[in-house]
Amino acid sequence: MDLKVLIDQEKLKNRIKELGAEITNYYKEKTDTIHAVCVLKGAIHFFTDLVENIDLNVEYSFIHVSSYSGMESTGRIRVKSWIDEPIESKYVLVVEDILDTGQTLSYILGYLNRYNPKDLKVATLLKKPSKKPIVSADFIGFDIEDKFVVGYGLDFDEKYRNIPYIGYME
Ligand SMILES: O=P(O)(O)OC[C@H]1O[C@H](OP(=O)(O)OP(=O)(O)O)[C@H](O)[C@@H]1O
Ligand code: HPA
Ligand SMILES: [Mg+2]
Repeated sequence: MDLKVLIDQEKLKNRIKELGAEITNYYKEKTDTIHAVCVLKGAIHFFTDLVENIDLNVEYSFIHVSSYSGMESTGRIRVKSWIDEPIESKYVLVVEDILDTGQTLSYILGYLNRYNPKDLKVATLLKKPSKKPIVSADFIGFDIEDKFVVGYGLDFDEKYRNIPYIGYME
């Protein structure tokens, strides 16, 4: 299958550097330590690049949830693993790769809120505004058009995750 480039490596790198600075600025008067939650599998590349650009102590958690089959959300969020540390009273930053329908993020935020974090924010690399996601993110890398994108962690049925740029299929 042919892939077209939507966001190349250089653009990803530059924007993630800016996002790291925005995130640092937001927290720096409030706390010296945040707790970042990586939403596996898709956010793995974004997470590792983003945390390197945040000038604070960053604790890590990983959650693994999945709901897509091919290019469609099944609407059922399967939780494969969940945070293994308390986040009560912490500054929590959820790190997602993409906000599409918003169902995944809505589910995650609903549950994380029950642990009473001090503050709960979201960074997403990509957002599809035309899909009108049901929840919003606080830090957004790129607004993109409604194309099914792959690469840099994002997959189509587990393929293309290791492509180093964001591409789309034709
Ligand atoms: O806003 P939504 O419509 O819910 O879509 C966004 C979610 O869907 C994808 O996960 P997926 O279920 O494909 O799991 P994966 O991260 O393991 O690929 C993506 O990584 C987001 O987590
Ligand atoms: O456009 C997408 N690409 C890959 N995974 C996704 N999960 C939601 N939307 C997408
Ligand atoms: Mg996926």
